[in-house]
Amino acid sequence: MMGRILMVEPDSGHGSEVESALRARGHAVEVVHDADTAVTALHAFRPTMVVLDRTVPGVSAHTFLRMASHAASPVEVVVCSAAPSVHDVVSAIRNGAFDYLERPLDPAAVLRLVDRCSRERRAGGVAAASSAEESGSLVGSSPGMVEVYRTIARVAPTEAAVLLRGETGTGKELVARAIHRHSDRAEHPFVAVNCTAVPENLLESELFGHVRGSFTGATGDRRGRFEAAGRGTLFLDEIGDTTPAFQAKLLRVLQDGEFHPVGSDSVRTSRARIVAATHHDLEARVRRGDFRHDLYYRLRVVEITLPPLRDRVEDVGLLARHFLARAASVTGRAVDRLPPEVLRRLEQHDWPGNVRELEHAVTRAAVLARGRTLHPDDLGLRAADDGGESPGDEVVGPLSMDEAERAQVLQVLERTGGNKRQAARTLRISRGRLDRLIRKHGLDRREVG
Ligand SMILES: Nc1ncnc2c1ncn2[C@@H]1O[C@H](COP(=O)(O)OP(=O)(O)OP(=O)(O)O)[C@@H](O)[C@H]1O
Repeated sequence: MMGRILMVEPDSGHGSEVESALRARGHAVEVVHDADTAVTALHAFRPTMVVLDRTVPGVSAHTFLRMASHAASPVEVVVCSAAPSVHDVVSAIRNGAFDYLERPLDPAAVLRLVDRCSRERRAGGVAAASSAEESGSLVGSSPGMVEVYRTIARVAPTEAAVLLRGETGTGKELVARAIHRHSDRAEHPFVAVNCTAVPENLLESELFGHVRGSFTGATGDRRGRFEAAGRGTLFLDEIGDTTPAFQAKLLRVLQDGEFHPVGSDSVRTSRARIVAATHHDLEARVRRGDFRHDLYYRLRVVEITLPPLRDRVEDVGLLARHFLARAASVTGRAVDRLPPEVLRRLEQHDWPGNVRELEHAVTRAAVLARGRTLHPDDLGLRAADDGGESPGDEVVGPLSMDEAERAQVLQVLERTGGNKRQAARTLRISRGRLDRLIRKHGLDRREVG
């Protein structure tokens, strides 16, 4: 697919070699020398890719990236400079850059990026514009998140296994995708498996595949996810919930790159990179003997801990606006006013379900909103969170103490997706007391989450 490439170069001499390489491949190229003209060209030339030198005069790379993300036609921006610092790279990528190149530009590297960009576009199909948001961009500029971006930038190009930790809804899967996107494996598949979503006895077959007749129902050979990932990235979510037998097999892949399909003796090799995630206290599981310590050490070569949302209040406004913009692009109706009292209420909320919960609350409110302004009542947050009254709360007759207790426990469990440690903390009671309350109210017989 031919691209339309906008080069934003500091002076006329620099880009010529890259420019002629691009033209030789049949791409349309336009060269400008400052970022302000480049902004105009976003609309006039409608590039598919921009190669932006961040030292050119005019608006900052950051601002340019923001404008590009709102351009009428989807465009990827590659930022470049001589001797970039980790900060340059990370901040460009965090702000939505497709990649970062070092000067002097290698024409072959630019061509590879153009190819990758058009391949990803094709793969994304119609969803191309929104997929960049969904799969790539992490929103947040709190110190905790910047530290996360920094680690992503350092670890992405390596082969190391990565263990992602953090409460439910903190963005572990997004980070796994970002690691993949910024690695040399980006052209290969990213395959995500939620280890708790697959029945325990089928997890092995799901990952390693099986041969015909290896168990009831195995009517043909089946490729597992390891093979599907090829040389890409395999993201294993909820790794803390797997059985020791499964962990032993996983350990072998991590150590020797070897596995065999269920029911087969033939050894297969995997070159996929493993990124695993858990919201559990893995150390406690290791101590109890529920999680193999050798696998634990293998996985945590590099560990990234996602901070809970309540510890990065400064990100709440950014995230809320991000989700509002996304809701608007889906509903086609802009709800883009976030009054200070609504922002305050969002910032004061505890967010036991973290970013996912905020995402749901804001999206729901955007759908319910009648005008362009987000209304506090549409957020569905409990009034107790800010001490105010919320007519949006359910109006029910007085509850007995018992009913209130049950409702409270249930609500918190649902909001934490059944994460008891987190629920106990939100309720400010011990884990043991929570367990007793769960039994008392028969909540253990109920599916939460
Ligand atoms: N920093 C962020 N910027 C933008 N969106 C985010 C961010 N963090 C999380 N999200 C969004 O919140 C939702 C939950 O994120 P994600 O699935 O990555 O969390 P998780 O930690 O893997 O959750 P779980 O442990 O429950 O699987 C997703 O829709 C994701 O897009």
